[in-house]
Amino acid sequence: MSDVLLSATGVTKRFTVGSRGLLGGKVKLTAVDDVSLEIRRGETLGLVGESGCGKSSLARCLTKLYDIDSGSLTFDGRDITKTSRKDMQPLRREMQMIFQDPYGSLNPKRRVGSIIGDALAIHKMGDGPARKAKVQELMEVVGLNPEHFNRYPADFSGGQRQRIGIARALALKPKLIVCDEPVSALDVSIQAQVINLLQDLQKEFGLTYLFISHDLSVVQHISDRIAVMYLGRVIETGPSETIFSASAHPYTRALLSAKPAADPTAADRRERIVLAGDLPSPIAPPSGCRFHPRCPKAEMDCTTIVPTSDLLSGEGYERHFVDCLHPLRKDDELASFTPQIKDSIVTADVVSTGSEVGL
Ligand SMILES: Nc1ncnc2c1ncn2[C@@H]1O[C@H](COP(=O)(O)OP(=O)(O)OP(=O)(O)O)[C@@H](O)[C@H]1O
Repeated sequence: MSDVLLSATGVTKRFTVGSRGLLGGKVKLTAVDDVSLEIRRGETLGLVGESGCGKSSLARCLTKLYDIDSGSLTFDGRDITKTSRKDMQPLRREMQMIFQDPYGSLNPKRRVGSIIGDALAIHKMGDGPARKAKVQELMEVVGLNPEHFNRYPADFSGGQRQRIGIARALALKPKLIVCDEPVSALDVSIQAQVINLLQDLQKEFGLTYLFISHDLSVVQHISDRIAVMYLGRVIETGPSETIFSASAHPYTRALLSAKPAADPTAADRRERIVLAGDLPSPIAPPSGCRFHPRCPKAEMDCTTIVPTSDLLSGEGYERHFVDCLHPLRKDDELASFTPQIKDSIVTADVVSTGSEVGL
């Protein structure tokens, strides 16, 4: 059995977002552009990037909630690229999602027991009493009182509702759980409890996570490896430690500089890097490297050449890849570079214009 659970090669997803008049044809937006990645059994792959860069769309492509326009997907050794919705049904059990909004993703009119037990009923697993027992067992596993299975979502706090979402995802013993901003809507004090629960469940059930979050501290804490997205593309991947200590893509470096330092008074206080301009539209992305109009290291070749993944270091799952024609070395200071293409980078302390990398 291969230790790769999910593998994506050249995955692309376009949305039609309008038309250019009667004869002008359709306007397409490329939300996911030629993405290749692997998720190993039992690991947590963190997926980070600015809002709108395509994280959720990619997650939905990987789990076949969206049909992809091109590329290929394998899951647990099976090619699922062209698997129809109907044939995906048995596989759905093995790929579950936990969403950001523990309020919106639970039907307020249904009792918690039936919300958690839904999947068991759909997949015709066990009879009524067996399902109830299973639901109560799941509630216990995620730290909910099993006697509360007749209550409604409104009777639970935000953290408890996210536990309901986790119990629902666990019901069918999935292999992969995509966690799409699972703690972003929760109070900080509750976030750590839910993250700890996810980690405990991972150990207990051998789960594999794709963990999407804009909170880099959370991602650093939970991820074995990290993939960074920019405008539909994965532009850097590597072990969590490497990405946080020696990221090579100027975008990743800027993104990480926005993460609050653990100790803001420490001598190594990180310089906050502010990128000029907003995320360009995925309808008409910049030529060459998509990051070049905002990049402090961009040179003329970056405006025409689309960078491909280069291996910088490591072996096997420790490999560190970057899609950049002029990657940074560990000790390079981003702000010391003079922008080659246009004034596109400033430090937070010096200038007040420009947008901080908005996650
Ligand atoms: N169903 C859709 N139809 C049209 N455009 C879409 C659709 N879903 C996403 N998009 C567009 O695709 C791009 C990527 O969106 P996506 O939601 O995947 O990004 P994201 O990184 O998950 O953002 P966020 O962190 O804000 O959730 C955006 O420009 C978005 O507007």
